[in-house]
Amino acid sequence: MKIGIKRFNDEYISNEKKFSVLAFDLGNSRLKCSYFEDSCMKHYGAFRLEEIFVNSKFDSNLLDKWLKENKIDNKVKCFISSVNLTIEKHLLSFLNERLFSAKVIEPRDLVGIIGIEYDIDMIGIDRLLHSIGASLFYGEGVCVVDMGTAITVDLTKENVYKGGFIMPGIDMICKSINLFLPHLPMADITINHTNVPSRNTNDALNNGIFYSIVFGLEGIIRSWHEKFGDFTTVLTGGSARFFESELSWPYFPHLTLWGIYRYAEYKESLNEKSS
Ligand SMILES: Nc1ncnc2c1ncn2[C@@H]1O[C@H](COP(=O)(O)OP(=O)(O)O)[C@@H](O)[C@H]1O
Ligand SMILES: CC(C)(COP(=O)(O)O)[C@@H](O)C(=O)NCCC(=O)O
Ligand SMILES: [K+]
Repeated sequence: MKIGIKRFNDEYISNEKKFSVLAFDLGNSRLKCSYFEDSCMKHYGAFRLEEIFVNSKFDSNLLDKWLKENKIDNKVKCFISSVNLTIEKHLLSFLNERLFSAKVIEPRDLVGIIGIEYDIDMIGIDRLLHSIGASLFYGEGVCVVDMGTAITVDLTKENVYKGGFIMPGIDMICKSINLFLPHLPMADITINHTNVPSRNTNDALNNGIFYSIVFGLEGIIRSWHEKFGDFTTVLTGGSARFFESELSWPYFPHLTLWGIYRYAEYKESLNEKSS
């Protein structure tokens, strides 16, 4: 897959240096990997954690295959966003064994790129990086709705991260309903939805979950506009595509990976200045 940067700031256009980076976004459900070259996402891969972490052991086959298929060698600089400490250790060992130079990005590393009004020792790095990624494409007032394992809603205004909300993710909602109400059918939010009172259990459950998310998110964004003025809201994360048609906001699939790219570029510019 190839995605060119749609909107550059002046600094971007002037940066013509050939530049590659290998980015990993390790969440609580999946590991997303991408290889960037010249401001372009050239290769992308995603692996469910059950596929790469089997019986408490890291299974390197799929990742090795992905690196080989895309001819990615260990000279490329490698950056990791991780909110999953258990698998992070294994991913780092995997990369070190193959002689990659890999860095796990910490919230403090980002203070030169984005202002942070949040408890910096606690924040999930993915929330900062997807905000930085969104700013690349949508400007300095952005709200990122990331529908991953959890749903996070994060506001950035004038390049300052203001904080956000953490809500249960879709799988989490469906699985917990199943746990507490095992006599009901397993919910499936991927089916078509209609916002009228449902006439059977399946529809009542699926529409109920779906519209609670839709109207919850719309309500949050509406009230944040009243308090914080203008910003662009954007959807991202593994479950977002099921909501794209109902919510009026653009869907941009890999914002955390783009945030990593932006950070790598920032690091590169610091290295240039110091050399
Ligand atoms: N191909 C797919 N089909 C259905 N759901 C998917 C698919 N890929 C991802 N998801 C959903 O997206 C969620 C994971 O999204 P992701 O953004 O990778 O999360 P995280 O960053 O927390 O690992 C899971 O809850 C899963 O249900
Ligand atoms: C909120 C999260 C669990 C979301 O993780 P994800 O759904 O992307 O896997 C993660 O960003 C996290 O662990 N955050 C730390 C707490 C915080 O951000 O305040
Ligand atoms: K999330």
